[in-house]
Amino acid sequence: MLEVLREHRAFGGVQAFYRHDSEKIGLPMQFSVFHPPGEKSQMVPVLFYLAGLTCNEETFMIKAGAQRLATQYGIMLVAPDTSPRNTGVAGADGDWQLGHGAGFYLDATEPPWSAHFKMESYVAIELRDLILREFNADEQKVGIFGHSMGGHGALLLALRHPDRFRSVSAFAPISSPMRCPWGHKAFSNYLGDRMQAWQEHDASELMKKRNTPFPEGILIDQGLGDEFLKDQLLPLAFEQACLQANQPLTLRLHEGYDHSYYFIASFIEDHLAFHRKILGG
Ligand SMILES: N[C@@H](CCC(=O)N[C@@H](CS)C(=O)NCC(=O)O)C(=O)O
Repeated sequence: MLEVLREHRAFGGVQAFYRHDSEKIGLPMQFSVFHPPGEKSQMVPVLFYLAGLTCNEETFMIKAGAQRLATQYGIMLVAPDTSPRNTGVAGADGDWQLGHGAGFYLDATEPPWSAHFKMESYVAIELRDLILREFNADEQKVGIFGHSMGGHGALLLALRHPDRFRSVSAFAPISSPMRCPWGHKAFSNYLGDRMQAWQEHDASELMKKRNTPFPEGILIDQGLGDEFLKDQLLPLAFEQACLQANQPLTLRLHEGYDHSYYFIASFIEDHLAFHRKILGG
């Protein structure tokens, strides 16, 4: 059952927050939806946004300034939480890079994480299906984007489920998690030490094995003043993989912009326009 937590009228549409009992996670999960006014009269495209470390289902809706544009472009926006919460797993609290708030959009295979940390199946299957069932969203017009850990999530889920997401873009994504400290910590805890499992959850490694998976292109924005750019994000690894896979990529590097939502808000319109163009109205 879908519980409505809050609804706010915004830009002619409704900003809503929901809770439900997730089958995949085995615990209650919360997510947010911006319903554009156009949804009342026709099926609309839907865009899933995956947030980064320390964020939750509310961060994007508060900080990105996306609702006015979503009304203008007639797109529904959905933002899940970044991990299961209140799992009782030892070590899940107290480290912002692991556990609560740091689910990395994968299905953990290693105990104790494997009991609840199933964010890949949660987002790509359960939540996507729930949104299509409950709301006036068009199954043929589903896109995904995200920031940082959520940028990794967007690229990962799009590459692993190309039948479920037609368009993909990212802000400052962790582009090759198996090659950076954040990814090392997450993968060793959630996936164990098998190199093959790491490769199967690394967007750059996955891309190398594909042939033009998204022929209409991928958009990535990256700030050159981003404090995490050098050690954690590695966009050039993804660019190289796209070259190898014949994948059109627009990688825009922006002088002076950092990792924050001020950067995201500055370029959010281009992302909505990018997805709207691929998905159609
Ligand atoms: N807590 C970390 C920063 C974490 C961080 O920058 N998180 C990004 C995603 S990786 C974010 O979106 N934070 C929420 C915000 O800026 O509102 C620190 O203090 O260095």
